[in-house]
Amino acid sequence: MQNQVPKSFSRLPGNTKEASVGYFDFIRICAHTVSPPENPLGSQENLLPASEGAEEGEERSVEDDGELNEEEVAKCLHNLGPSATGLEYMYRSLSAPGRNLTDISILCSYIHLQKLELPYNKIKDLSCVSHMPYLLILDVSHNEISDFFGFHPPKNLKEVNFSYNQVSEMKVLSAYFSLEKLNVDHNSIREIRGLEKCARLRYLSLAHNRISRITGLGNLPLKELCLRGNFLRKVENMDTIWTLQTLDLSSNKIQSLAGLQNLQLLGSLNLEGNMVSEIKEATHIHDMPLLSELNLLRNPVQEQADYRLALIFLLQQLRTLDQQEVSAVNKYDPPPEVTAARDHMMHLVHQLRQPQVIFDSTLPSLDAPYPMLVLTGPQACGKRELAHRLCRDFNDFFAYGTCHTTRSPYFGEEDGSDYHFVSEEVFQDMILEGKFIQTMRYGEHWYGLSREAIESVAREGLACCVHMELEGVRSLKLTYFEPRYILLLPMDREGYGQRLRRRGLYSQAQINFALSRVDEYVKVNKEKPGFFDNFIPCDSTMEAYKALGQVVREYLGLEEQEETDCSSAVPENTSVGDSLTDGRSKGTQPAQGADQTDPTEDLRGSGLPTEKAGAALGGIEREKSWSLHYTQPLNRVSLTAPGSIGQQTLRDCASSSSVVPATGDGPPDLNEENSLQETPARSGRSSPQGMGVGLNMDALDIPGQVHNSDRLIGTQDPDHAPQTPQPSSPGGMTESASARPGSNAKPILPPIPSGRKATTRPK
Ligand SMILES: Nc1ncnc2c1ncn2[C@@H]1O[C@H](COP(=O)(O)OP(=O)(O)OP(=O)(O)O)[C@@H](O)[C@H]1O
Repeated sequence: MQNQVPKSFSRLPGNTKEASVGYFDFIRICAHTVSPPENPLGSQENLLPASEGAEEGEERSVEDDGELNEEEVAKCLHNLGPSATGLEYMYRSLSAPGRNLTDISILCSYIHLQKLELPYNKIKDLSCVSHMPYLLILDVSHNEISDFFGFHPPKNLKEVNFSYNQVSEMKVLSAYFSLEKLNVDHNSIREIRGLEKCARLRYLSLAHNRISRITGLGNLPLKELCLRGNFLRKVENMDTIWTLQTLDLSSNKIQSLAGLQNLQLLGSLNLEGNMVSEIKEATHIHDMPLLSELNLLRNPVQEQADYRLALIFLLQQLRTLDQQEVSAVNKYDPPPEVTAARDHMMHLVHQLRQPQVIFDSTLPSLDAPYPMLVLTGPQACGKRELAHRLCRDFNDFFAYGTCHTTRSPYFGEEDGSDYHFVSEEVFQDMILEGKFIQTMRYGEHWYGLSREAIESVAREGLACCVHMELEGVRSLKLTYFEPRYILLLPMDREGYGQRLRRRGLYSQAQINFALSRVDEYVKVNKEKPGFFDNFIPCDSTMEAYKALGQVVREYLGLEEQEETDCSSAVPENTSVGDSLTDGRSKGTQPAQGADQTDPTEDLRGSGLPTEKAGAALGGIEREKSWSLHYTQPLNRVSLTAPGSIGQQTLRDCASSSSVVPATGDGPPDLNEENSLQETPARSGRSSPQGMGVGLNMDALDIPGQVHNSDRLIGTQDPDHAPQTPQPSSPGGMTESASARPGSNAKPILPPIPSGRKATTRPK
């Protein structure tokens, strides 16, 4: 056929048209050398039909009979340049969109064409293409072609657009080994086939056909695949096209994401308008490290509670979910919840990779959580000191959970006691070994609570007391531990600033940061009632410790026991100090050798009041029996916490309670001991509200200060009823054990397993 090429081709650049037109016409044609805009998979959007696109009178001279003639060809040629052989100058492109063409046989003579664009015509026959051995790009979209590749293959053909035609069957394209892009959208194809030999095919689009199964893709090196708008019900046979980066399966009937998991290079996945209904389907694409874009719009899964959060949590590599940006926030400025979730997930994953053992902290009951107390608040608010004192004074109940840090010890700090001071390298190794429950980076350094820190305390049969920043609390709340969280907050900002400066350890920037953290705590407390179980102002360590002692006694149920026993014996003016003294008689012995200047000294009193001796003895007896009770392994489920026993009995003697009421009209003053007895009795619940929460809160804008205690523990605010613990029986532990981790639904600490095994009582 190429023999038929007119001789004039060798005389003039271009073709016979140029030979027959004048010089000025030639110049005019040469001016049309700008190619139409590129469109990889379908250029029809830019090449509107003649009736819609072109301006009046311009390039619209559609031949009535639909035959392309020389004059028309001359107008449509462009892109003058060296021919494929390099021997001549030729027009290498022809664009004739929207001309109602039916007969393009004239193009048999245009053998040097490298790009042929004929969209929006009425072409059925493409046999002329057989005469274009150098053709690279063919766009015959929006025509009436039913014969798929109905021509002899130009061996270098790279891009073909057959979209919007009448093709119902694909044929074997073994000769098209140079094909890189193929668009057959909007045809009637039922089966993908014949592509096996297209070893360079990178882009394949078969949108809006009638394909019901994914087949025939073999080992194609596809980067982009579009099967939008077909009848697919499942993802299959895609394991081998692991090169895929963009996959569009929208508008099908797919229910599961199974079958996608091997597409490790996938970056964008469009599943809009399918039938995915379960969040857990995301686990199939969980391990795709490069997946940054996912579209699940118009799927039933959108109805699931927390759909978006769950997806973002499961697929943390995402930058866009359902066409909304997520990654910019999550990756570069993650919200605290995301940071906590990541921290938790990281430690969980590392821990799961270790040999699994049964932990002491999961005993003695599988139903009751291990008792933990967490003191939280901004840096240098005194949490650590308070935690140490508490563990000394209540050493039959608590021991200090020593965290790890990468900061170096300050003067006087002891390795293993204040922190385990370790290098960054050791810390990171510990993370990988799954040793931490939570970690956080504060300033330049890492801090982390190891499982062993808790276990070593649990092995002693004691509850673990730790201190940490807000981020640590957020992360810990995601674990199965259910600690009581006590917020310690300086109310006097200036005093707090001075305290930080006095330490001489911090730069001005660090001080400013610590001060700003106060607002963060206040904000969380305001926005999330019940997030903290108690709030204790900590401007004065002595006052804070008083309040803390009271709260802890309530958590332990010690207060109530006392009241049960001594409802008639307690003198009316029994003070906080008296209570603590009594607590000691029942196991809250202050450690011997405690600092004489210990500000809690005045609380301890000089001994057990004679009136209380009987009550104290009774308390000791009960403690023994509880201890026995808790160590009965077969009775785990029916464990009864000391606190809950106290609760029960407290109801009977509510009128003699010395605890601050939950609904006072104003904050009771701890310094006025009498104010405590004068307050009306509570309703009988042993809730942790009390001393600390009732202190003067005027200095800080803590919302609802007067009733803050209620808000903090979520007992009085009807709006937050779900978080309100409502123990209905002494065995309330079992009830609350089913509560969501971190919901703090329990008013008292879970039972402390068996008491200190080797008591270190002061001699
Ligand atoms: N595992 C942890 N997770 C989160 N925060 C932690 C952890 N361990 C310690 N922190 C907190 O990191 C912050 C910095 O610790 P640092 O030891 O420098 O402060 P601090 O002087 O002990 O503060 P404070 O006196 O309030 O305990 C403190 O607020 C501390 O409570």
